[in-house]
Amino acid sequence: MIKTLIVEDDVSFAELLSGFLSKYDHQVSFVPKIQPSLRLLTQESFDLLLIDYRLPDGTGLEILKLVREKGLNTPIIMMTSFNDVRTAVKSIQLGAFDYIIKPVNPDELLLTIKKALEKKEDKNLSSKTIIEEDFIRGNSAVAKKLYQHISLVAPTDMSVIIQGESGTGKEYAAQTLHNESKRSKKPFISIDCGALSKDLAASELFGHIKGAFTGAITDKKGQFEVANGGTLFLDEVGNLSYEVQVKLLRALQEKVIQPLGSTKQIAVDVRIITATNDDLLNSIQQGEFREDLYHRLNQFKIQLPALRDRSDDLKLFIAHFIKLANKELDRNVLEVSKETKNLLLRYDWPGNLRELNNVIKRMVLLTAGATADIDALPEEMLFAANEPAKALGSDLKANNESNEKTLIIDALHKAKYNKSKAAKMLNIDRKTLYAKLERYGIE
Ligand SMILES: Nc1ncnc2c1ncn2[C@@H]1O[C@H](COP(=O)(O)OP(=O)(O)OP(=O)(O)O)[C@@H](O)[C@H]1O
Repeated sequence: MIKTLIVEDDVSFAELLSGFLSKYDHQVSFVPKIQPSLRLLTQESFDLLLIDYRLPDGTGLEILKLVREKGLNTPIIMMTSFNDVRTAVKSIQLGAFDYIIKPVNPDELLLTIKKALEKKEDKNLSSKTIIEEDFIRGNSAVAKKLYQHISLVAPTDMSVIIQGESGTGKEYAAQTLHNESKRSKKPFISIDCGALSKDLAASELFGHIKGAFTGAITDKKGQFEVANGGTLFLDEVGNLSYEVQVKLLRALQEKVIQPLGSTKQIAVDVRIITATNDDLLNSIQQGEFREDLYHRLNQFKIQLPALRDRSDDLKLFIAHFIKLANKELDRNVLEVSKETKNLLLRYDWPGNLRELNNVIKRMVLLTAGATADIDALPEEMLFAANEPAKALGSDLKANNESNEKTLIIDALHKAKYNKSKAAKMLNIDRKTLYAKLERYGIE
């Protein structure tokens, strides 16, 4: 039995989901808000959390943060409307396993849950093994320059900061740096600092001895020691607390670590690669990140391009992800219709390669035959891809209308297609809304 907690304010959807999952060996509890979910999480332990992004008393990110602060390792899947994807990708930075887009497709949900639970089985925070054939590099000028930089810096022992928006492939870049280094035969350990609680981070990195704190029932090796001779990849390094930053700086400068509660110093030889999609310079100004540590980590900087800035690679990635999804889902999608292709190429992919991979996987899943059609893409992608400024140039009237249309669709979505509610949100009366729906051809 998989103990699953659903946090979702749409009660009928939560009931539907719960009924569906119980057929697949889940024992489901559900609550509609953040507060009761936090209470429940302190009373019971769960194997899986399914959290709606938008909740009546806040966003699902609050639950995510609290779960991680408590040091719980429960896999979390965020459920989000397409319009919230831009912010929902943040949840991955904060340690969510993945997000799925509403309306939830049952097969997609089961697939994501399966992967989340498999990852939990691996238990180790540093477990993602990168399978080379799952990745491609791209042919664009920006991709070539990127891998040229990676090849140049890989054989050195320089600390590298990899910067890039969420989902641009920072982890893959870090692994490539390791594979092309002299350390390639030694461990590559990846730690998601976003998923570590403050208390857990120091012990995860530097280890502890039995009795160092409540709950330390045996000695534990830190990942620095495990990675000795190899590479330690610290993802979302901006999330480390100030105290851990001090310890990290010391470890890097003196090449020794001291497990919590121990008086013994252990010599370590580890190359550090960090990744961030925060602006660390800004965090330094805010006093949240140590400047001396930043300079120690930033001996070389690699900037990963956003997917929208490497449109020459987009077709390659689409074909690659279709191939992977065909294999994984046992489908045989050989092509995409012209309309579908146009949309895939026009959309700006705020969640980058991760979002593209998810959208393609969903598309392949929904395609029984050889040709993927536009209705296998999330409907809202159409609207997002037709953003006013891009499509309409300086035509003010057309821009205003297009903006209005986007706002209306957004409000309808948020109001779960309740037109009275949507009209209220838009501060217009119902009749005006109906007239506008007709005018813009919104169903
Ligand atoms: N070069 C690549 N080839 C194929 N797929 C890729 C590549 N880079 C990234 N991906 C896809 O994008 C997903 C996200 O990549 P990755 O976790 O490396 O991004 P990230 O920048 O570290 O994200 P985050 O900032 O959220 O941690 C991967 O799971 C994979 O599906």
